[in-house]
Amino acid sequence: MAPRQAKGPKKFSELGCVSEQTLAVLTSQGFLTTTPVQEATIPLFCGHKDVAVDACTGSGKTLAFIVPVVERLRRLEEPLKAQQVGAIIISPTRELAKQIHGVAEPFVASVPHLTAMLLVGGTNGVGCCPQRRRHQQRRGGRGDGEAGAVHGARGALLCTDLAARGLDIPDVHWIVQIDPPQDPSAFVHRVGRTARMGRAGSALVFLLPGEESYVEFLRLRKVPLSEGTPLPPTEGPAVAPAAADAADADDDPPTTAPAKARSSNPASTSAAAAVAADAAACTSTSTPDVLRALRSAAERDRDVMEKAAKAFVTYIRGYKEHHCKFIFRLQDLNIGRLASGLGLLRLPKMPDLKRPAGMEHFIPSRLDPATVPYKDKAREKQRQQALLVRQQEAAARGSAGAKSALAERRKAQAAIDAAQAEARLPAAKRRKLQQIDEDASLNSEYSHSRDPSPRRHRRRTIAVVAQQLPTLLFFGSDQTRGPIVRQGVVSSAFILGTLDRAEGFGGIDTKAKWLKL
Ligand SMILES: Nc1ncnc2c1ncn2[C@@H]1O[C@H](COP(=O)(O)OP(=O)(O)OP(=O)(O)O)[C@@H](O)[C@H]1O
Repeated sequence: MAPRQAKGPKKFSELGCVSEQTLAVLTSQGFLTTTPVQEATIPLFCGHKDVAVDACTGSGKTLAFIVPVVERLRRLEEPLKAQQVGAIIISPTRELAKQIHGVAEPFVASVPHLTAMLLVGGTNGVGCCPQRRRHQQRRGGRGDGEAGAVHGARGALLCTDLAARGLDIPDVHWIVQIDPPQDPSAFVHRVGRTARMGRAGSALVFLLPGEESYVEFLRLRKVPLSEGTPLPPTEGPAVAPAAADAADADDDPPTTAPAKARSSNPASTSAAAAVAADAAACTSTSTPDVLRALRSAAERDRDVMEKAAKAFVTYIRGYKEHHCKFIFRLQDLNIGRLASGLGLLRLPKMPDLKRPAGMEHFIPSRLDPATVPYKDKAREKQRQQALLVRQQEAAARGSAGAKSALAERRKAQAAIDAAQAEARLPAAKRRKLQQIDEDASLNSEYSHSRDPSPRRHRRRTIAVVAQQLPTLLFFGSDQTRGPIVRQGVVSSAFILGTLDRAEGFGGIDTKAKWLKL
């Protein structure tokens, strides 16, 4: 692997195998000296050796293979024929393929008759292949989409493990992992989106009570974490956020494990000091407001209601499929709080949830979910028509079917009547009824927030971290990538809703001001 450099970094021109044309492109891109991995591998690749590279995140592996690929194609004795493919670069995600394509393009363009094509398919199948120049299918490129979202002075990007590997987003200061990844090896890759190319960066992971042994698990895998103490010790979280400062990739032996992740107390950094200072001033009173708003949004729009249910289901499935099942045990997860945190009206029926824990924390909505309309009128009309067709089909299938359809209609009508009756009440009385209902739910849900419990502190902490730090990547549960968590910047409401894994950090206690939307 890449040897440590005694005499400082070598220039690309000193490698002896990089052409003037490639050197010109490197110079135009500001790449003058090699990184250790480039110095070690480019001459081997250029010398037609097979090389397998295992190096730190952010250590410059992309150029380590692009430069020799281009050099070898440049030196072909006979130019490629039309349609002939010179090289194929395969990447695990389309986002990474786009990025590699963007890096490769100027180098490929410096070779006569050669072009780089980006091929993407499905959600994950991707390829980037330099081939003889012809009609191009080029799409996208570096700097668009999610990367563009964090170019500003402040920004937060909510992402899944699609962004965990390979993506090189400039100047990410903090990685906040709302959930530990399903696959523990992704932990290192997520953290590796910061502290790139010798820069400093920090990472924070939130664990629920009962998940503490994950810290020891990672330590055994040579990923040392330290328990953060951003809050005064007497009130500190039982399971404080584990944090690691990542810095100076080149100082460490190249490895996929974050040998660069040093055990450090985040309170000693200036950001963490600010966290500690602000934590005391930060109140958590907005959490019930957020939950109320989420529940109310789900009651008014079927689309929101369905998204919340889908997020819940995928979250449970994801949790169940965690690779470290002995640490992340579904039977210990507080399902009631999770359901409340996502604003669900009812708990979806799932075979995995035979005896869900914490159901005292979830009070179902009084509204019948069947009556919740889509806000989009055309969609609602379509739904009503489909309902009608189903009822007619049931009726045609016989009296048994007709009876159940009738029962269904009656039930739906009763719910509509109840809702209409409530609507006819004087507005003040109606509001009062709703208030009583919601308060009962929220009081039960968040009664703990009145005492200085660990959860409350963690909630405060993440809020303050979010407010203090310029650029963040939030990694949510991989499985929650469905409708609510998406690649890219999302609305604050959805961030709040999604992050509200109530047991652990119950709603980020912040307004949208820290988000660059
Ligand atoms: N020789 C160099 N000089 C200066 N910057 C460089 C050099 N090589 C690469 N970089 C920059 O370093 C950053 C990280 O490079 P790259 O994305 O190739 O890292 P990586 O090792 O592939 O990371 P990961 O393991 O996360 O995929 C990029 O912004 C890239 O432009």
